[in-house]
Amino acid sequence: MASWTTILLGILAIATIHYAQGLYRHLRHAQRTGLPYIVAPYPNGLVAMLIFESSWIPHLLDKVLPVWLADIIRDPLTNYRWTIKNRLHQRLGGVYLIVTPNAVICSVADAAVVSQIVNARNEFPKPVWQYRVIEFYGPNLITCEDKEWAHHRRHTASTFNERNNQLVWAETIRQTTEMLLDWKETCPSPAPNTFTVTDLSDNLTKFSLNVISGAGFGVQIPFKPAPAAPTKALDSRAIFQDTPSPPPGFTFTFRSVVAYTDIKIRSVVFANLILPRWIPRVCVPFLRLDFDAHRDLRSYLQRLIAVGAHPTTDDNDKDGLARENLIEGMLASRTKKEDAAAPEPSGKDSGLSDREIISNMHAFTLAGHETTETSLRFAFVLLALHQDVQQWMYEGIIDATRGEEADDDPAQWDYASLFPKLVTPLCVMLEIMRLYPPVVTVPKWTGSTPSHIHYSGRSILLSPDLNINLNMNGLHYSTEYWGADAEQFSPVRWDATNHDSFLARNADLPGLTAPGLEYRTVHRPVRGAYIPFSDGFRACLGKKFAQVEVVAALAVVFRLYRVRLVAGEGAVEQARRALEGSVSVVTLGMVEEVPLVFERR
Ligand code: HEM
Repeated sequence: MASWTTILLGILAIATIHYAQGLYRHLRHAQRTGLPYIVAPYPNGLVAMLIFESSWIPHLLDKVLPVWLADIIRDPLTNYRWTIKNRLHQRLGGVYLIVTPNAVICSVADAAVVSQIVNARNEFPKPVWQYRVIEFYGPNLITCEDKEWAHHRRHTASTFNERNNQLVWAETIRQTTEMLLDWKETCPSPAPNTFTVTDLSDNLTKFSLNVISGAGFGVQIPFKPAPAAPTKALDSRAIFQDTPSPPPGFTFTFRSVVAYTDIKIRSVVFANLILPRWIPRVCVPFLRLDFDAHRDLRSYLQRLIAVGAHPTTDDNDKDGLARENLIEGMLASRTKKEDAAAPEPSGKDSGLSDREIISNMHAFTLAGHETTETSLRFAFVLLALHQDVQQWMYEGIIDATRGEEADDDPAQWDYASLFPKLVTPLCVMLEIMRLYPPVVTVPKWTGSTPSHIHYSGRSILLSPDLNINLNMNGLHYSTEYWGADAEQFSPVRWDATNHDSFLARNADLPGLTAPGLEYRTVHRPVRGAYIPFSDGFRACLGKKFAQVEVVAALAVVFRLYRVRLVAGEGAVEQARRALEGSVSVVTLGMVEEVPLVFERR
């Protein structure tokens, strides 16, 4: 009988032959395209993730291997791809292939090729299977393709409108003001009118979840938790309050369940979507919180739909406009029917079902809070490091708010007149998303048929099932699109009144307006060179939601406070290390916390 060693060696030999064959096949394809390529001779799946994405191996790679080799090892790993910046594209050009034993990946940092790909939805669809983990409650806009995607997009796109942005504005100003008050009380400092915040990440996560709850779901949560736990059954709205313990019948509060399902997404998915139903839940007590979280979140979201379907008279804003949060917008997709009770003529798309609304709400929460949280965190640290930029942004905020009625009371600030004037904080946000894009890669693939790209004067045929990575670090750090100072944090490059900006030379080029750049107050890069919100058919729906949130928060904080690093030796180096050590788990973020001092101006 064969020993275990022989069996294991046999399996290893079969796996090696399988991978060697795969590597050879993919290498042949790469050679046929005529594109430059690199070979990463390990599978870019789970094993590679376990080996190379543990936190100490990359540091080892940095110390032991030459940069070019460490870059090749990192490139197929999404967590660390951002750290390569555009070094590989500089060496290999705007489009190259990464050959691994189980896939060929096409890395694209050529603006024209990016534009071709994002505008050819059928030739280059989204690899939606990569997003299955966010199908907690069924398919949604982010996880679908083709007709199903069109159905979701039709009924969700119109909810992201100016009335919703107005809600984002008001809710952000309220949350930021409360957050500053909370910091003043809880983070005292020996110096007068000063406080030091050491856990910016937790605070900003709470802030961004509260904004999405208020502006997305119509549930206003105070930044400071309510002092007492609820003792009896609560009405439909009060159930969402941020109390120290959950309401009766729940294991989590609304905010804590959103945070839990976000942080523990993998175990929640495993417990509720992968673990077979026939396994009794009592046999897996360590997954109890994951079961409870899935149940509680669904229950909260169902109640939100009920609240949204029956708005109260308080839900009108001061101008008499119906308050339009995202749920109300989605519910409206159904009421647009002439006769809600009448059966749909065959083929007609009749709004979103409750299940689809719940799934989309969950998707908006995931897509919309960590991205803005991480952008704000980068903004605070970079502005603390670059006091000259902070002063420039501050002066822009003061100029913009000076004309406002009640300029010293942000609660009175008018969205329609003030937001367009807040150009300096907008430039800061655009620059942060260039250098530290929250979503570092936009994945596409060629689907089941071969697809062409036109690159460098040639038409290149890419094989079916080929992965494509629209490479933001390659694009956003390219001197070709941003000039010699591409690596510098320089928000003023965006300002349309800065005629010396490298971007000013694009002014006469047609078709430059891209997602996130719909403002005449900013310069625009070449189309396809800036894609923090992606571009084309599947561009981000929440781009203006995010911009209004980040710009309003920066204006409220920096108008009153000067933010700096904690004094002391090594503070600058620590901040730079934290920025450079950012990794992309779901979104790009700093692992290390950077304490910041807020000094009243
Ligand atoms: C700084 C903030 C944000 C960034 C950088 C960002 C970035 C992106 C990117 C790159 C995509 C394309 C992903 C892909 O195709 O693989 C995307 C899609 C999407 N984003 Fe955002 N996002 C942000 C904020 C938000 C917010 C606040 C919301 C909602 C409240 C949101 C909702 C969505 C949705 C629904 C999609 C899917 C659109 C579709 O496939 O049709 N995003 N976002």
